[in-house]
Amino acid sequence: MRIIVSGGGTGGHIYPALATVQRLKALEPDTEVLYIGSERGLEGSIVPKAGFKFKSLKVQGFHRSLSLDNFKTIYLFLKATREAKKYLVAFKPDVVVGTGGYVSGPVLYAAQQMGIPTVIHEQNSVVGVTNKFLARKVTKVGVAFPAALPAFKANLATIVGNPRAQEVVDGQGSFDWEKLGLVPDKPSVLVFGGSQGAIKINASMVEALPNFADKPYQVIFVTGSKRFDDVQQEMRTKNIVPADNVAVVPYISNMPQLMPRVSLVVGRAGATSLAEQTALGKPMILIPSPYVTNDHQTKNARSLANAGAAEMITEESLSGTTLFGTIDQLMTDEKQRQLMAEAAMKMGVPDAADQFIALIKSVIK
Ligand SMILES: CC(=O)N[C@H]1[C@@H](OP(=O)(O)OP(=O)(O)OC[C@H]2O[C@@H](n3ccc(=O)[nH]c3=O)[C@H](O)[C@@H]2O)O[C@H](CO)[C@@H](O)[C@@H]1O
Repeated sequence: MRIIVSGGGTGGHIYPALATVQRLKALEPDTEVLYIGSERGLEGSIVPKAGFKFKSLKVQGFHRSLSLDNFKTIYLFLKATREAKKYLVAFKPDVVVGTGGYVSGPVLYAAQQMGIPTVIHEQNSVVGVTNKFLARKVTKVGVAFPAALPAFKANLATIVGNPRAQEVVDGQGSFDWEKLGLVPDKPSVLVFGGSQGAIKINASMVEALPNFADKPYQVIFVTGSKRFDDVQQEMRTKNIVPADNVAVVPYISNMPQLMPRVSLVVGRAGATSLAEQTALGKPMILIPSPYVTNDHQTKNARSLANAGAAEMITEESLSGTTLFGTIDQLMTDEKQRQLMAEAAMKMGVPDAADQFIALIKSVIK
């Protein structure tokens, strides 16, 4: 099969695309893959490292209010569509797959104009702007949540879960704890604020850090690459030196190897992270980002909290004290964690990549 995938901006859109082509390659090693991403998104560094051919386009999003910048958005969209057509002519894909983010707009739009089958994946229960636009001419849609189905024409969309969930469940390979200065056989808490880190979570963690010394568990605190220096600076200012059982790192590039091995996950409530955490059956503390469209992370977090899989802390009530208190309470209550893990697992889709691949194959002429 020859497949072009496109999706980007943040990890939540990139990893489902990567998980799909990685699984395809494992099943059918002669699969040819081209990834088209945006110039400025995280995909520029993540995709080539994963070993896939990568081309980039310059795109930007629409402003919600009337703005002259929207003319530039349209200009860039049309220019990117022309460039995408050149890549499509040269690569001759059997199918073009989009996983959301502005960049998938021109790539799939170009494919649709050229009569090439297209498939989109929607990770959220609230459908993104680009996917809404592409839905008019798309061949098939895979969604992670039933709540997204009514946004598409009848029989167009199918529930497949989120392909990245399968990647973390398959989670092959070992994890190098020593590289983080930690040990392999201790209960561990993973704290991260989505693919980019979160300012308030970072600040609260810095405040909480001294409390973790001498605890019978260890902590991996992921700040987000672009926020790492600020966190280091804040720790120096406050004279905080993390104890031996705490690792402070900018980013985890091998999450499918780490996440299966932790006892508790603390983070935002982005769709892709939640797909991973439910498929693995991880107890979670969720601090939804209030800065996203339609406050969709709060809805995500609330549904998990209602099912008993997560404790939710609002950004407003988050502090070093609430964060440490909730983490410590759960890390010292194995029975409670077990109940949460069981509730989480019931909501997971561990074979999502296979389901999405079956959908992709069904559209190839
Ligand atoms: C602020 C924002 O707009 N967030 C959106 C963005 O989330 P964003 O991309 O931040 O977050 P998600 O939680 O959906 O996905 C993060 C992904 O990055 C990975 N990861 C994270 C940190 C790290 O160090 N290493 C690593 O590999 C996670 O394992 C996961 O696969 O897209 C999601 C999917 O459309 C939306 O639901 C989110 O609301």
